[in-house]
Amino acid sequence: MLHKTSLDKSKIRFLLLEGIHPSAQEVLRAAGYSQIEALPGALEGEALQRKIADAHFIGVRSRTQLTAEVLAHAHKLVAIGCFCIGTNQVDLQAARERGIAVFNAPYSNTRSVAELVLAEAILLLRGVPARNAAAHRGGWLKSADNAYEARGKTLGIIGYGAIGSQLSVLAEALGMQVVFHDVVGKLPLGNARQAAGLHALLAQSDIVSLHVPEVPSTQWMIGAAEIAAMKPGAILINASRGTVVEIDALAQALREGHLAGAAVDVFPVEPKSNKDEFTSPLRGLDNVILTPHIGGSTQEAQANIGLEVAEKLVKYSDNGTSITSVNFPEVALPAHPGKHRILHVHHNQPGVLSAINQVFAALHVNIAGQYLQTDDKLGYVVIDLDAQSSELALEKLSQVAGTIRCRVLF
Ligand SMILES: NC(=O)c1ccc[n+]([C@@H]2O[C@H](COP(=O)([O-])OP(=O)(O)OC[C@H]3O[C@@H](n4cnc5c(N)ncnc54)[C@H](O)[C@@H]3O)[C@@H](O)[C@H]2O)c1
Ligand SMILES: O=C(O)[C@H](O)COP(=O)(O)O
Repeated sequence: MLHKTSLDKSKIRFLLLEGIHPSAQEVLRAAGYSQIEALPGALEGEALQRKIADAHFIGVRSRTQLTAEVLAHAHKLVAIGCFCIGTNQVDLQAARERGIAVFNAPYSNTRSVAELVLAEAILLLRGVPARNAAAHRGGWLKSADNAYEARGKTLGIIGYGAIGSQLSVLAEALGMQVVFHDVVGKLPLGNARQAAGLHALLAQSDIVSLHVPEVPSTQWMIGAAEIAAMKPGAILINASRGTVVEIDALAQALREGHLAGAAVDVFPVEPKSNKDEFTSPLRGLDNVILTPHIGGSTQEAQANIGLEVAEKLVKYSDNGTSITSVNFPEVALPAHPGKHRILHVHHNQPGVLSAINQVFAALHVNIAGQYLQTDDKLGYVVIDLDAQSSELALEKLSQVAGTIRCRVLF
């Protein structure tokens, strides 16, 4: 795709879906972007295809599915902002192949999730959800049966990343013992201990909390066998992704009384909007806290995410910097005062770089700066040059075999 000249900011269109916090719009407007359409919900099907065809940047949260099929309609799209942690809703490979960089907010909502999970652990240990439900129906379950302090209990954390490790610190402050399981060796915080493996963690934990991403190795990682390996009367908390736990197996273990309770924030299938009905085999179980995927939904987290991701999009749009992109070679770029900047995204195949350099040699262009980053399949080269040469250079570069996308900034 070739833009003959740097696109005027007033023509660059941002589409923000799923009620992204207004802080994102403030950042975009302060940077000079005015064409911003913000919608409260997710889009899908033809409506999404139609809208994305017109957007240069799109912002989504966890609900909007940006599949290869949808991205095939995104002819103008330069970058995607996931205003959340998870990027599993985007086909990252398809985006790469189209030269579309994807950014997210890896830390901004982690504290919110850790706090919610800790609160749920305490409520479930005390049997509050069932007592609360009974009270709403006129019951009065005053008793110490199945009610325990958090102090001294073992919390098993699966996935000791940004959320899992924060939860670990908070839980230890309550006097809990923490064990964790991760596929990567992690530095234990405080007195936390790395378990010998998943089943070793399951066998010793009073509460098991999941904090893994949605990747092939985590799909249905907690099924009937893993639940059976948990201590009788244990508690399961899932605020990671709905595909991590086999929900029917969990419902059965709760009904049979093997597990004392559960808190679930994420589901294999989630309603598309707040107007749609939530269906789940867990509905109606009084010892289960069901929340509508709100682990990261606090004012603090959403405002910070809005700032963080919008700033990344602005930087990529204004200057080409791709640092922290989750699917793109990362290049940190200085300002380019007085120069034009060409951004060339290409397949990393033999001959591309020499062809690019030949273009400049043939045009006798003086290169003021050149930056390059490649991975196994993708290359991102940035060239700063004098204004009078940029249009012709852009045209020639766009014809180099292997070019995916080429644009100019000035
Ligand atoms: N409920 C919500 O609203 C909400 C909010 C934020 C994040 N999340 C989910 O929580 C996930 C975790 O967030 P994070 O910030 O802690 O991510 P992170 O990347 O910092 O940590 C994830 C950890 O899981 C580990 N891991 C990966 N595969 C594993 C496996 N098969 N077994 C054991 N460990 C494995 C990784 O090595 C890493 O340490 C996100 O990917 C997202 O899906 C949900
Ligand atoms: O990946 C995340 O950060 C969480 O799942 C939150 O998603 P949300 O922005 O849709 O609440």
